[in-house]
Amino acid sequence: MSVAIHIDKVVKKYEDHTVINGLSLTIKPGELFTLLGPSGCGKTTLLRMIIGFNSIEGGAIKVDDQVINTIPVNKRKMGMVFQNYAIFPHMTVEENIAFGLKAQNVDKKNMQSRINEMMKVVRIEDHHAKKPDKLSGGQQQRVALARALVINPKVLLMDEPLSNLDAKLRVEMRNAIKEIQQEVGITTVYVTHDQEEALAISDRIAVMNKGIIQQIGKPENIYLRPNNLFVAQFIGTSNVVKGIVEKHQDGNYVVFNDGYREKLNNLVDTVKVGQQVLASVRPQEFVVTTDTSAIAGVVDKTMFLGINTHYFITLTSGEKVEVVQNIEDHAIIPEGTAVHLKVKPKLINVFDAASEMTLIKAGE
Ligand SMILES: Nc1ncnc2c1ncn2[C@@H]1O[C@H](COP(=O)(O)OP(=O)(O)OP(=O)(O)O)[C@@H](O)[C@H]1O
Repeated sequence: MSVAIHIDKVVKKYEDHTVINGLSLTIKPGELFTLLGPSGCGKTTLLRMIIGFNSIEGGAIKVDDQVINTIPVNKRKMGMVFQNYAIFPHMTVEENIAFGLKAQNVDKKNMQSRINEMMKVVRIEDHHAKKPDKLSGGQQQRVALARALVINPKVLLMDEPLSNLDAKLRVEMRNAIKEIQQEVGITTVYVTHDQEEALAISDRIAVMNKGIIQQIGKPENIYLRPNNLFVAQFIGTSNVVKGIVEKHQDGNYVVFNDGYREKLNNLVDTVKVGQQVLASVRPQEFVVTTDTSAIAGVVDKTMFLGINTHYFITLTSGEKVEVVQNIEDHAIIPEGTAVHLKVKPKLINVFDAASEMTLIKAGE
């Protein structure tokens, strides 16, 4: 049975320096939960508190109903995979995997069948007699994963496990990890600073900044409806353009640069006339138009990428934006061309300029 992890108002201090101050979240049984944030935001610190490498200065971490704050690492029944593999160079694949089991007093026959099963799960059985220096980075990480899983842990923790691999292998391994995790069904906490990796692999993501959770949600929710400007800018590419709220008889509008206004049906009821806002517009949420009342700008750079074309455009306000257009919609626009842009009103996100919190109604 998979377990839940409840993190309740935890505090982490390194001497006088408080890195995490009252953070709470729940990880559901069997899910792949990712802690995502920029370097130094406290993801690794939190992961090490869960496994027990770090002390906890306040609050509680529970596995199901059991508080684990003071339980030593080796009694927590958790497996961990690190960035740098941490497998033993003098041992074969099989011996490396067996290492995890030796401390557990498993009899020889059961031990071998468990190792074989694990090598199959991570698809490394063809290399069972090789030493790590004969394996690729991806294969080494499969061994590390098998060694963490062979003890049947309740929780699997992964700290940037793919960051030492090249780009192609990273994509291959993240698919493999997702598949293996689903097959085994183990509650998994995954740490990365790579937003694409997080989107690809996670059931749910917690976006962190400076020790504080910014948003928790499914990848698509976090991407499509970020809670605040930090999340909008950290996940995917966001253009940020200024606007002002207007209210008309038929609803709320945001007026952008050049007086171009767009009706937005999903703003919260509390928006006020004249309220200054920041709109986050993904590159594909701009539309190049012949309508000269739309936002004006000039194409500084055109980058043809086959499937679509990226344009880097300076608006008359001086704001710089990146716009992506599908080839079939447009002929390629040469650099130096004056263009007009509209936004896709249902997709863009709008934040209060001062608080930087979303002004989109919940559930829209
Ligand atoms: N052992 C330590 N002693 C003192 N400060 C530490 C220690 N470990 C981490 N910190 C500090 O705690 C903060 C969070 O670090 P942490 O390593 O958890 O961040 P991170 O989000 O995992 O970043 P990265 O991806 O760079 O590892 C940083 O300011 C870091 O300097």
